[in-house]
Amino acid sequence: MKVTVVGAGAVGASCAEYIAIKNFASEVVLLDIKEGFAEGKAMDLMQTASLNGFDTKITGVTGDYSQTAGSDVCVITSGIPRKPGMTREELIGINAGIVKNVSTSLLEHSPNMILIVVSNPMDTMTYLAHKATGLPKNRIIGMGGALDSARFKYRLAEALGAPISDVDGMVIGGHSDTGMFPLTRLATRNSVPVSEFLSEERLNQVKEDTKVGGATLTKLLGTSAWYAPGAAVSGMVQAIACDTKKIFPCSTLLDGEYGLTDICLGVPVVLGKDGIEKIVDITLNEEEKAHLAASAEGVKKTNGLLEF
Ligand SMILES: NC(=O)c1ccc[n+]([C@@H]2O[C@H](COP(=O)([O-])OP(=O)(O)OC[C@H]3O[C@@H](n4cnc5c(N)ncnc54)[C@H](O)[C@@H]3O)[C@@H](O)[C@H]2O)c1
Ligand SMILES: O=C(O)C[C@H](O)C(=O)O
Repeated sequence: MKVTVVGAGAVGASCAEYIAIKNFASEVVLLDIKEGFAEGKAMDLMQTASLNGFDTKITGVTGDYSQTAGSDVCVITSGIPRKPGMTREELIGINAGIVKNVSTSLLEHSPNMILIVVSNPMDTMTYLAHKATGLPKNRIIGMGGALDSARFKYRLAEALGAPISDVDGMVIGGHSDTGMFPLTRLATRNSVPVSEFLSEERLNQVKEDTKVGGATLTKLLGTSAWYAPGAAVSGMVQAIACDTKKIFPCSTLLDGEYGLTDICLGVPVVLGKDGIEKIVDITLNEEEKAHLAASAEGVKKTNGLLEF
């Protein structure tokens, strides 16, 4: 399994590190436009191999896509992150051009790739990658829901005073401060609905804290997060590499599912060797349907800013 990660910045390097530590890929290529940067990150990471016990070969290249040839999975993390006070949508002006060029360059050398889009605004960048590459819909996957769900579980565990491993929950909808929708109704602690333990008010607080998870970290760090994003991507790459058929909420091109078409939005999907092997169309109640529809409206508005 050969994996290319474009963008050797905070998120890209974290992806490469977690993929290597999990030891399921033979090769990871890091590519960046900043001269020598990816080479440096790759060398530093390779010098952790004997310490962390992995055999994955990590190489770094500056802008040379021929080195990415034959990749099974490619991840796009190139682009600018937001600063405190900004929304993800404000990044579209710079990131759209980067994602368009990067996705077509990757396709040229890896025609069979499964592409994971991370750069923000992620749902719109995933849609753009579809338009730019024409790849089948199972082979373009946006990463957002896996991260948002991890943050939801963190907040749930905090509210419950429970270990995170005892908690399950999922976030669907657009990967934005207002668009994402933590499914509190379906969240559980060891199979017991969390509403058995938490008041409606506390659950609403969990929901709100989850939605601003990225913004909260951006305010603390001065730039956006990277550890949990990198771990979320590595989990998705592992599900593809190892054909696990696990369910992750991912941004995918919808074609009637959830009553939506011509939009990439976060919904549960089964990930395996073919990428998105199934979109899981779960039954939502009226309130959840309304949230998802409003979220889709927001993403469509951002998509309207794209130039093809
Ligand atoms: N979807 C998510 O859940 C999620 C999570 C975290 C970050 N992000 C997004 O990921 C992106 C990267 O964040 P970061 O913190 O790693 O930023 P960063 O600035 O640390 O790294 C970005 C890297 O991209 C490189 N780059 C820029 N243009 C390039 C190009 N054309 N080709 C190759 N490399 C290029 C830069 O040189 C830089 O090293 C941002 O858009 C951020 O908003 C998304
Ligand atoms: O918050 C951001 O801008 C980065 C990313 O989308 C995140 O959720 O961490």
